[in-house]
Amino acid sequence: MELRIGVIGTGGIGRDHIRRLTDVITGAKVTAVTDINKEIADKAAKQYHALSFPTGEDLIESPEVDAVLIASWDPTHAGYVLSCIQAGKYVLCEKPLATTARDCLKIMDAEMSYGKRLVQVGFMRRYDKDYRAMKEVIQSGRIGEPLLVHACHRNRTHITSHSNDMTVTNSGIHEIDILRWLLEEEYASAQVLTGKQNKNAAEGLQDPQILLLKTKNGVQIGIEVNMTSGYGYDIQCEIVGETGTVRLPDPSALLIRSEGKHTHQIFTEWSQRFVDAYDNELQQWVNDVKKATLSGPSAWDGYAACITADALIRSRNSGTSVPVTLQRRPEFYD
Ligand SMILES: NC(=O)c1ccc[n+]([C@@H]2O[C@H](COP(=O)([O-])OP(=O)(O)OC[C@H]3O[C@@H](n4cnc5c(N)ncnc54)[C@H](O)[C@@H]3O)[C@@H](O)[C@H]2O)c1
Ligand SMILES: O[C@H]1[C@H](O)[C@@H](O)[C@H](O)[C@@H](O)[C@H]1O
Repeated sequence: MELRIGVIGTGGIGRDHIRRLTDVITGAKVTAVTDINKEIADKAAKQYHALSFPTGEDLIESPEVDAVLIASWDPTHAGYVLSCIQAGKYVLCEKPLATTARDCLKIMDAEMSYGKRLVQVGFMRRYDKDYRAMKEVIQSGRIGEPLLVHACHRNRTHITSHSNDMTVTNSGIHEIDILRWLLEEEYASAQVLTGKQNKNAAEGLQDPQILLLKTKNGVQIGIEVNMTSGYGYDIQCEIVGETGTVRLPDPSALLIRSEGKHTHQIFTEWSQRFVDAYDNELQQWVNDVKKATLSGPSAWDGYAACITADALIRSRNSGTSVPVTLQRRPEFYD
């Protein structure tokens, strides 16, 4: 039986996920969509033979929907996730899980009261083959204990609505999650450094920003988050261990020799760079939901990332390093 999925938010990634669920993933179909922009919801509904619902709540409650994928704007996520839990439906929520730690806690409480995991967060890099290979190298001991991380997250051009905080909560949050997952430990402290401003950045956007994190075991992490690289969407990560290093490769691309040059393409958009990771993420989620056991990033992971993001933002406002303090992890999330 095909899993019937309702998609909330038919903007950029919402439409891409609908295409993926329809054309790439097996065992699922999109039966319902909604968006506050009715025109684009109706267009997607028509294209994919789905129902168009006036609100997210109507979609969540519909008997035509077994599971929900949330791809609307960040501040709308928490409310929809809570409605899904109330309806007893599995939900894959795009990152971030919520924009406040209080909402993340509410979600964990609701899920624990329900009694089983229903929530997965869209930290899709965990499904990228190269990050997975890096994790295997770390775990094999080949580079010794990790000591330092150098990472960078460069978008080609800013999105006009991107705020200073979103550099952390919307973009940097991928780095926060993937490094927790690679290193398998939580952060102890956080700091943001800012310096010379890119004159091409959006008005009012402090760009670039350097996020400094230190894990509980003392691993020092420096992440450049740059919303206006001007040349491409470029994600880099290098872990320095006691006896060696491991580095995320550039995505495989054709190597071209011509006109006296040796070149390869750099993607310009996030949607091109992690296409396989999104496919793997959604296929695994559909398989897991059908088996009624989620294995992907949990509400706890969403909470840990949110608390870390909050600490980074406080540090940028205060100019000092601030502690990252998580509640005790409930056994439910072990
Ligand atoms: N995992 C990833 O790599 C990744 C990539 C892109 C976006 N995202 C996340 O996905 C979400 C959407 O991003 P996007 O780039 O597609 O943005 P977008 O602006 O292109 O699309 C968002 C859509 O949500 C709709 N919307 C807003 N509020 C709504 C509400 N209350 N109910 C229903 N629809 C509503 C908007 O009208 C818009 O069509 C964001 O939370 C973003 O962080 C994740
Ligand atoms: O910086 C961007 C990220 O790299 C993408 O993966 C998306 O999450 C997008 O919303 C962010 O603005």
